[in-house]
Amino acid sequence: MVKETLDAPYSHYLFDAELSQKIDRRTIQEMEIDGFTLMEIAGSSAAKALLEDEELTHGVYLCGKGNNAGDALVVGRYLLQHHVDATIVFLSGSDDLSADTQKNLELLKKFDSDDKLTIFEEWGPFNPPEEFDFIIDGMLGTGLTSDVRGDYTKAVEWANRQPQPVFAMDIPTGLHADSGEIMECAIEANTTFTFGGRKLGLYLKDGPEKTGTIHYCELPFPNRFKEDCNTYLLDESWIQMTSPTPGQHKYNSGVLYIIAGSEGLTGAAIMAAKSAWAEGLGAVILICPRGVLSIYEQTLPSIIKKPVGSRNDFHFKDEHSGKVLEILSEKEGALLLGPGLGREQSTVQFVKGTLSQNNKPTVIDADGLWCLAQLEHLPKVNESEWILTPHPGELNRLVPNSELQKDSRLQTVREYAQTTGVTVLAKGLPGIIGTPAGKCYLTNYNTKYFSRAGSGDVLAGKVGAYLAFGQRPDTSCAYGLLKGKQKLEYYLQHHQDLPEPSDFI
Ligand SMILES: NC(=O)C1=CN([C@@H]2O[C@H](COP(=O)(O)OP(=O)(O)OC[C@H]3O[C@@H](n4cnc5c(N)ncnc54)[C@H](O)[C@@H]3O)[C@@H](O)[C@H]2O)[C@@H](O)CC1
Ligand SMILES: Nc1ncnc2c1ncn2[C@@H]1O[C@H](COP(=O)(O)OP(=O)(O)O)[C@@H](O)[C@H]1O
Ligand SMILES: [K+]
Repeated sequence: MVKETLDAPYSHYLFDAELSQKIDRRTIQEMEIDGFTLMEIAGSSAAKALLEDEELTHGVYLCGKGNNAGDALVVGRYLLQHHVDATIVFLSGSDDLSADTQKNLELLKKFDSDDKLTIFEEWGPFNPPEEFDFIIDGMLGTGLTSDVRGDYTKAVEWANRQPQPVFAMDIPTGLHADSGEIMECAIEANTTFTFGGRKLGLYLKDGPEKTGTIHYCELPFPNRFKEDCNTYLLDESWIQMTSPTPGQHKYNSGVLYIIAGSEGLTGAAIMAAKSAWAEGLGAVILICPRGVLSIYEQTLPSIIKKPVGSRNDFHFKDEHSGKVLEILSEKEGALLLGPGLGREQSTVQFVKGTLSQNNKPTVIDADGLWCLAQLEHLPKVNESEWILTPHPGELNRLVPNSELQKDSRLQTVREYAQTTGVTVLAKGLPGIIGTPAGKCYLTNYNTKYFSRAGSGDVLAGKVGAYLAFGQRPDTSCAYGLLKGKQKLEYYLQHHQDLPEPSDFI
């Protein structure tokens, strides 16, 4: 299989407010493309998309006093030219508008030759027109610095009560562009037009519930100004999933060792093994305590089983690591450790003993992560490549610095991956891949469908399979996630009920 790298196209770069503002500023100063021109391109591309998709007759434009309002006024001007009336409300009046927004207000007035424009200077006297068919949110964009209050709150609440669709400029008002946090209240948009670069907050925390459909509008920002970006949106539009090709022999078609499944927890090992096998590996080799072997004999006919210890061993113990390391040394390949391993003290020692002498590319999941969290240091051989797949609770246990946790999950994942040199696949909404180089990739779909017990095991099996095919850790994570997404979409197209984890195999 060809080794893929995760090089996101610029359309999938995610900017925080600071980076957005910096790129704006540099474009204006170094490229000499002025802010008015940028605003014109932003507003006109949103207007063009609206005119293509919708039958519109009269819009209510909710405007603040910054450049976000300017975008809205440009939209208003283009739509006016197409006989779409405009009622505009300035939440902070129109005396103190930013320069480009002021200029756009003057221009808009000049374009209104048929008296199709109504302007309210404050919220109090605003009276919605008898008939209007959409709302434009141009109140606050990346310039939001504090909680939404006063008339802005009233306008947000009013807009959210209306049955008409709301189209947000850049980011729904009230959503923090960096964190996706709702600052007291936020617009619920049907569509968000995001300008020049997608804002991080659209994809984090509460963002996905507020933004509706996201429409990315390109601005003339030179690509080299975007290189400070280190967060990307992951989707199948730019990740070609290379299909595995059969090798000469089972042992050169990808081999995955799985260390998993103690008594009472064999289901996790079974799910992970089946999931990995389904990707087309040459061999999946399940290493298990001998006491539970008979369960796997019955349930996993295609999987090679290598039992360790005696018939009375139902979980992994410290003394098994020698034998396990001997088995691991037999073939090249990757290792998945953790699903259903259990939490016995002797298992923690077994994990420490095994990992500290293992140099295979390794995925550590579930109880494997619990064991790691009991240890003072990660027992990692320097050059070995690890992927950890924590859910939010497991991430909490792994990262001792609780301050970091409070700050943001994205930041936590990034710093942990960087400082420990492992790749992290943090499960949750969104899923986040963090790499040792400090890059992060966010999922772009509803991961809630995966919240039933067992889908984590399926995911770990897939990630392990791609690692065994020789893919890089970050690419293996991306493939594993997107494979699940593909299976989910197929399921929802063909069934009415909710999928089970086994449907993602
Ligand atoms: N050249 C540029 O800078 C471009 C900017 N663009 C647009 O401009 C936006 C950023 O513009 P600005 O930096 O002017 O910022 P905004 O228009 O987002 O808002 C800033 C204004 O809102 C006030 N404000 C902040 N928090 C508030 C709160 N909680 N309640 C009430 N008022 C509050 C600030 O005092 C300031 O006056 C982007 O989101 C985008 O929509 C686009 O037009 C593209 C080009
Ligand atoms: N294909 C996928 N894409 C995105 N997220 C996924 C995918 N598969 C699993 N997940 C994530 O994994 C979580 C389930 O894993 P986990 O909580 O460890 O439980 P378990 O191991 O019991 O299944 C889901 O809530 C979801 O966040
Ligand atoms: K907005």
